[in-house]
Amino acid sequence: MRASLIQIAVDEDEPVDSRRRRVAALVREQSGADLVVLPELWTTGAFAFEEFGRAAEPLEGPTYEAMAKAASDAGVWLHAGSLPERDPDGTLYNTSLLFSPSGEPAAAYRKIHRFGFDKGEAVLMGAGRDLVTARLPGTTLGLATCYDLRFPELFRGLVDAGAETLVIPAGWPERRRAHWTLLARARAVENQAFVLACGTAGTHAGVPQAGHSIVVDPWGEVLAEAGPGEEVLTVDLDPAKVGATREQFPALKDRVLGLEAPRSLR
Ligand SMILES: NC(=O)CCC(=O)C(=O)O
Repeated sequence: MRASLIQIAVDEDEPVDSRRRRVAALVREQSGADLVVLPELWTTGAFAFEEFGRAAEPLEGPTYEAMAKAASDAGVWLHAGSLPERDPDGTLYNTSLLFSPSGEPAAAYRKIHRFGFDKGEAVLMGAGRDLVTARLPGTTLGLATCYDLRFPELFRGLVDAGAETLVIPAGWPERRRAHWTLLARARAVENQAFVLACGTAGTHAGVPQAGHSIVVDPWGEVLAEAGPGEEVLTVDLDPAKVGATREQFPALKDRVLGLEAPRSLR
């Protein structure tokens, strides 16, 4: 399986429409890949909080249309990263989209853990509630977004639902790049799964982005890592490695569920 992660530079001097056209062209250039992955909130930038409301779209808005067409033109599975979605009830969500090679919608995932504590995304957007997996030829994807990477229980839930390849679009800042690399490898090792983590480059809202998109195998080895700038990171994966790793080192079978709380807390 050939995967291409497009690490887009998200700078605020590029209008959203131009970036959308530019990204669609980049996706078309990946014809021959099986799966193409884009980052989180690449129309606005993950830290451009003031833009979320202005740029929010209905699920089947301009980004959906452009990405569905780009997927079918290229003939690839396209994880189109995420966009600020406006639900018909007015709530905003950070929503990821997956398209099949014929441009049909295959999955939509609303980010569960919103970043910002008491500001930014955490107060501007609603929280998703549903785990999302999607079956592709040869592997099952588990979808998560950026800050979700810090919450291992979400990934365990995805693995329990059959995920073998964890796809994580992100807009991760340079300031916490060490966490990004460490957590991507940790999620791969503990879940014995591939991790495809696609970040952004550039600077928006004064926040320099880390870049360094990364692909990790089920043993925790880094198969490929991007640099800091805009880049297409292409890697060939053997999906059978997930089953082989889980069979040869069956740690997932040794999980102990339903542990008791410490006595002092009861
Ligand atoms: N967009 C995000 O979710 C940012 C997450 C982040 O900066 C962090 O977890 O650190």
